[in-house]
Amino acid sequence: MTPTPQPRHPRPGTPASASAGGEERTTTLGDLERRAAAGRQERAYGADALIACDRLVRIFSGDGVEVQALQGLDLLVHQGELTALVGASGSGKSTLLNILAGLDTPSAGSASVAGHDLLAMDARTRLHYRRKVVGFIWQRTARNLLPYLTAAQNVALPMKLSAGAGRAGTGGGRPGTGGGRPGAGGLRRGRVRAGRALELLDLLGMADHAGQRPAQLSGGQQQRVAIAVALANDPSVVLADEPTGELDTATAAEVFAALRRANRELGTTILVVTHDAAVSAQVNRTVSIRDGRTSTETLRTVAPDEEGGAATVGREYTTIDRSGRLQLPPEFTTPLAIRDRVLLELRPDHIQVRPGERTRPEETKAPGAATESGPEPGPGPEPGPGAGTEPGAGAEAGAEGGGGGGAGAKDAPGRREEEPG
Ligand SMILES: Nc1ncnc2c1ncn2[C@@H]1O[C@H](COP(=O)(O)OP(=O)(O)OP(=O)(O)O)[C@@H](O)[C@H]1O
Repeated sequence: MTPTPQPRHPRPGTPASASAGGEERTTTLGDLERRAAAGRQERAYGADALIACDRLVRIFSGDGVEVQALQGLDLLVHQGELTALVGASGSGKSTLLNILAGLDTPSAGSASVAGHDLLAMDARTRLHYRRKVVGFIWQRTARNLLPYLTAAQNVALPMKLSAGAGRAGTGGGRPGTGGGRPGAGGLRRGRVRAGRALELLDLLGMADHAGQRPAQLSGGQQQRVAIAVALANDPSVVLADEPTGELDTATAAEVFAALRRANRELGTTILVVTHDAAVSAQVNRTVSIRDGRTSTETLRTVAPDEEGGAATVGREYTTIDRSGRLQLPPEFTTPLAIRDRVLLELRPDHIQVRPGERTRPEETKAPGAATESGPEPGPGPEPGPGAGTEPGAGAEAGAEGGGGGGAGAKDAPGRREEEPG
């Protein structure tokens, strides 16, 4: 088919016309919008995400044993999100965080953070990445801070280290020491660093403790200083591995409130691993990992409640991976005795999942041989409206929007959580 000639430079918003075969053809604003939308869809997976993991694999091997900690994990996190990462022990959360922190490298797949390809970094780029692009908060408070420095000095240290690295080789002195005796420029830079350290401590409610050493601070206070340390170089992402794991409930809530403040006021993207349901309930997005893959996502929004107030409504979605696979949860498959196969039916706005017919080994031997019909219905005629919601009729996967990051809706009784806003 010969394409219709188009004007070379149609002005957006202005209908452009062309004559083809005597027929007047007009490029409307709608045409342009459709073309732009098609162009957007063609963009690479995760092109607009700050963190993009695509079929990420991490295999640990040793003593003849191989452990697949990540088994093709897909994850997109966008700029400014505060996301909780949950999952059973051993599901792969720390492995993922270590890769994103630049401390470990994946076995296969791809991962990028703020445009940095984590599989293609040399030692020098990796050091820059760990100093400037990501901030990290560990579970063990003692691991986050140097005991002989005050809170303010701990926060200023990453700034000093990256300034030292930036000047290395240009007579700036040994990284980490700030060089020899500071000149006027060095003193000014030192004052700027001290000023920023105080601002960050103030944001996290720790300004009054700026001159104290870690041993003089409680566990919660130390973690709030650790957040300031992680934020010191204005990173693109802060990664936190169980930052409240060693704290009591009330202190954990304070520390998490500080993390939320940093996310809200500085716009820093934060990914936090937690086992604490109270903590994960306070974020808009919780991603659950099962067996080295993302399995579900809970998205929370604030909506008006029946009394005219506001309530946080959480809805759990099942994640669909890049190949279109999704994991059906056992609490859906067990009551319907769904095991090895299902029947999928496409409806205008959803996909219906029905238990498949069970076959016996002898039935598969002779195609067309007489079969005893089992209790499960075959595809059969089109059921009436609502048939899919009857007990035993199968699960339904709706195509309703609202799920971020390629999640399919799994909206069912018991899957919604509502809390006071
Ligand atoms: N360095 C390693 N060598 C061998 N196996 C490892 C290594 N690190 C992790 N694993 C294994 O990989 C799997 C995932 O571990 P990972 O620490 O990522 O899980 P997790 O979800 O963070 O668990 P937890 O919540 O207990 O910290 C586990 O089976 C673990 O034993």
